[in-house]
Parts: sequence; structure tokens; C-alpha cells
Amino acid sequence: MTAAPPAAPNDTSQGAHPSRDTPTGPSRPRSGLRALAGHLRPQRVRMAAGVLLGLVGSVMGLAQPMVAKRVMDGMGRGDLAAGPVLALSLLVVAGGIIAGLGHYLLDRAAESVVCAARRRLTDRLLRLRVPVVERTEPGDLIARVTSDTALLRQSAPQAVSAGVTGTLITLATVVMMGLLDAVLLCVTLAVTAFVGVVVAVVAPRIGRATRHTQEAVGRMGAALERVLGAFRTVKASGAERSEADALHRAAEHARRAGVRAAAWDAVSATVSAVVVQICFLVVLGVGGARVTSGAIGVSTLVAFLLYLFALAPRIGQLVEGVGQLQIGAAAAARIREVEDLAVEDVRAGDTAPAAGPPVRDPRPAAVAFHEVRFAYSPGLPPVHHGVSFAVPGGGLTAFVGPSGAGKTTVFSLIERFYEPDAGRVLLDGEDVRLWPLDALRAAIGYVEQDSPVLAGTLRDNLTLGTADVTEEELREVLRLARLETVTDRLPHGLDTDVGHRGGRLSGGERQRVAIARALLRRPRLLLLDEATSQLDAANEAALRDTVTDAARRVTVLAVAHRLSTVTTADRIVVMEAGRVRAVGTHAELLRTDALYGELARTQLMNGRPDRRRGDAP
Ligand SMILES: Nc1ncnc2c1ncn2[C@@H]1O[C@H](COP(=O)(O)OP(=O)(O)OP(=O)(O)O)[C@@H](O)[C@H]1O
Repeated sequence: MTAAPPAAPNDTSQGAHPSRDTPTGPSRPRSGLRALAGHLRPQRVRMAAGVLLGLVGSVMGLAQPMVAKRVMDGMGRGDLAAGPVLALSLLVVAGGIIAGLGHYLLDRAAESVVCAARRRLTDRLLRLRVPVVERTEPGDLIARVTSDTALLRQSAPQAVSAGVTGTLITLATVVMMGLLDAVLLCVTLAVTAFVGVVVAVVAPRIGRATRHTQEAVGRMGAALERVLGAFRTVKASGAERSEADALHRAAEHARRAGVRAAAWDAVSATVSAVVVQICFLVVLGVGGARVTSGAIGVSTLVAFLLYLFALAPRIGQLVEGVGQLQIGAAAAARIREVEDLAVEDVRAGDTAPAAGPPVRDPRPAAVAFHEVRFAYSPGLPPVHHGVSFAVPGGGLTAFVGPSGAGKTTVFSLIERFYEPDAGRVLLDGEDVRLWPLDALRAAIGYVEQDSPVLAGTLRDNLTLGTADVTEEELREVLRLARLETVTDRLPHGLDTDVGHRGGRLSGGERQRVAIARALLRRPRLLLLDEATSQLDAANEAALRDTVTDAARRVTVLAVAHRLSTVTTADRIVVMEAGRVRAVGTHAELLRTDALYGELARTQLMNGRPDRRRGDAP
């Protein structure tokens, strides 16, 4: 059965924002603030409770002097009433506890904001499309998940709380000042309005500088990832100095941007402090004149000035809160860029039935390519120029051809890491775009060219993504992949840590681990990409038997590099420059295809791909 290609099921990013392929687009400050609000919204009840308790604590603090005054007045009269003393003690203890609880709730909200952002980001990262990840710097993505989310904690709920408390108390103070003298209030507002102008100018600059700092931190992460990912190569090439220089440059950029943010912060703090001082002087002058003219009494001026004293730190608090919000907004904007990246659709394409749990079909899968054209990205030359072949269920099919002919790309298209620009890739006669992605990948075991092994134990690596594995199955697969001797040798057997990228295993051992992992998935289609290239002759012969045996139960496609694999294959697909040039058995192709004849004599005899023929189309 074949189905019509679905209407563009490839871009499946959720939400109202268009998905992108790189996380580096510029963001406007307002969208950063909106994104920040989105992070805070789920915690609004806890934050409101924290702010409320903080306010209650402050009000109880304000009442303490009045109660203390009553206690002292009573003492003065020789009246040592226990009531006011008890009330004062209760006020002190309860005020402290309530304020502390408010603080705790805000900190809890902050931790929840950060945790939710990290969980959302990591979920998103693991669902990103392969081409998207290839275009990003892993170190930068790591910085966004760790460092940018930490900035949310630093700036968000406490800043909002300071802003809300500061605003409420400022408003209350302004009302009291207005009740005392409207003229002096107008003078105060006219002078302090300048602080508002300065904040409006400076705040976006703090946001921009923070963003630059975080970008530099991201670049540092990328540079570190580059060095640690090829640590031996860096050392063997004597490149420590030049790589350290690149890291220092990123650190210096981060420092400069951080200093710029600090400078803008200092400007706004200084300007607001100076403006408040000027305000005192102006109010004193205008107030003095009004006292002289008899418009207000001295006590009104004194009371007004006392309120002005109380207002000054609140203005500072508000200015600081705005700066902190800008820092949070800059971080939220960078996080948003990752959330906007295109993710894979785990469901099927438009016309397929609803995706349920993958049904385990025991039959070997049939694979076919129909006129597949594909380029890795629009600017790059095409890699496949109309690839067509059909492989029935079962048996071993070998792919041979010069380096760069497009053999690995065939496997990537079957796994739907990429989608063809034209033509169709069919599994069991169904376009792979119509398969639910989890069902498609559950049907396939893939041993990649460089047999990646992840940090963790050998057992973790073997059971990666395959939860329901019995010890018996594990032992059987260890035997088939010739790993028994390796596990016997390791100090903790299957539970031995294999190190970063399996660095404590040899290349051949890594290949066998990757083969065992693929077999454990009980696939219907096994893709082997130069899977035995690093094995010695004895292990290679044993693994060949395993593959031949597997080919009786599942369909095996293997990019082959040894004549021994090719001669045992049921069919061979010869690829050249992005096209299928010939299909047949070894004997047929030796007779009919000149390129195959040459490959058989050179590359396949050597057991290694001929990299001299790296003639990409
Ligand atoms: N992720 C990628 N992004 C861009 N270009 C790529 C990518 N992967 C492969 N290519 C290019 O596509 C072409 C085909 O690559 P592919 O790996 O399919 O060839 P191959 O036949 O498997 O080669 P080899 O035998 O050397 O592994 C090459 O020119 C390669 O440079």
C-alpha cells in the first residue's frame, strides 16, 4: 500500500510563534517581558501570597513603634501592664515569621519558575529536529538551559515582589503627601518624573547588555564543548593555547557586556539618588516659601519632608526592580528562542490514523525509495538526485559506492531525520512521513557510522530506549555481538562506567556495543553503517554470521566496506554521486558494472572505504 505524501508535516512547532531553525534571532525587549510573564504566570498564586505576607509583615513592623511607645508611656507612669508587653512580643515574633514565610514563598516560586523552564526546555531539546540541532551550537544550548534559566531565579519573583510592594507603599505615601499639601506634591512629582525618564532610557540598555553577556556565556559554552569534545585531538595538535585564547575572548566579551550592564545600573541608581536629593532641596525651598507666605504651617512641611524621606528608598527599590526585570526579560527572550525552534512531530502525518502505542509487527520490513531528491539545506548542492530502489522484507542488502555517494543519507531519510525535497521513502509501502514517528523508529535498529556510545554504564548503553529487556535477552545479545569477553574483563561487568562518549572502550568494542544495542530493540529493519569497520578479522567474521542470521528474521541494510559482507549479500545497491547506478548480486555486478568491479578490486578488498574518491556530486 502506498499513500499520498501529506501536506508539509515537517514543521510542527507548537504555539503562536513561528518556529525557527537557529536560536539566534533578535528579540525585542517587550517580547522578553511577555515571555518572562509567561514563566511567572503559573506561580502567580504563590507569588501573590508571598507578596501579601511580605506586606502584612511590613505593616506589623510599622505598628511596632506605636506599641513600643505605649509600653514606654505606661512604664513612665509606673504602670507595667502585661498586655502591651505581650502584644509587642507577639507583634515582633509574628511579624518576623510572616515576613519570613512571605520570603520563603517567593523563593519557592522562583525555584519552581526555574525548574519548570528547565523541564520545558529539556523536553523541547530532545524533540528538536535533527537539522535544527546540526545548525546550533550544543554549548550555547546548554548555556540557555542552565545559565539563562538561573537568571530567571535571580531576577523574577523577588523583583516582582519588590515592584509590587514598592509601588503600593509609594502610592500610599504619595496619597498622604497629597493630603498634606497638593502644591508640594506637584513639585515632588515634577522633579521625580525625571527618574522615570532615566529609567525608561536606561532599562532597555540593561536588558541589551545582559543579553550580550548571556550570548558571550553561550559562546564560551560552545567553545568549551568544542575543546572537551575533541580533547585528545586538541592536545595532540598542540592547540591548547589557541583554544584557550578563544575561550578567553568569550570570557572577555562576557566581562565587557557585564560591566556595561553594571554601568547602566549605576547610572540609573545615581541619577535616582541625585534626583531625590534635588527634590529635597526644591521641596525645602518651595515649602519654606509657602510657610513664609502662610499657605502651610511648619509642621506640615516637616511631615511632608518625613514622607519624602520614607519615599526615597522606595524609589530606589523600584528602579532596581525595573533593572532586574530587564535581566529576567533578556534571559526569557533567549529561552524563548529555543522554545521556538522546530520540533519533530511524534504523531503521524495528516492522513494517518491516530497514533497509538506502536504495534509490534514481527514481519521484516520492506523498504523502497521512489525518485528521492534531497539537499541537506536549501543553499547546499543536492545529495540525492532521484534515488530509486526497492528492497523486499528480509535478507541482506549491501550499499556500496564511493565516499560521498549518499549512502548514509539513505539511512538518515529512512529514520526520518530529514525529509526528501521530492519523491518518497516507503517502509512497508507507506510513506515514512505518514508513520507515527515513535512507531517508525521502534521498527528500526540503527548502528551509525561512528557507533556513538553515551556516558554511563555498559548496561545503560545497551538498554538505551529499550526498557523491557530481560537479563536473558541481554546475555543472548552480548553473545551475538561478541561482547561476553569484554564484560568479563570489565571490573563491574555490565555496570562498569564506560566514560564520556564511551572513551574507556576501544573503537571495535564501541561498534559491538552499538550492534548489541540495535539488536536488543528487536527491530524489523536493521541499518548498519560501516558497523564492523573497526573489528579484527575474527570478530568481523563472527559478527558477519550474526548479521547473516539476523537477515533471516529482519531486513538488513548495510553500508558495506568489505568484500566478505558484499559477497554474502542477497543484493547490492551501487551508488554513485547521489544516484543508484546498479542493483544486483556480486557475480552479476562484476559482469555488468565497471564501477562495482573497480570498487571490488580496491575499496572492498582493503576493507575500508576509499576516501580518495570523495567526489561529492
Ligand atoms: N549533515 C549534513 N549536512 C550537510 N551535508 C552533509 C551532511 N551529511 C552529509 N553531507 C554531505 O552529503 C554528501 C553525502 O554524504 P553521505 O554521508 O550520505 O555519503 P556516504 O556515501 O555515506 O559517504 P561515506 O562512505 O564517506 O560515509 C556528502 O557530500 C556530505 O558532505
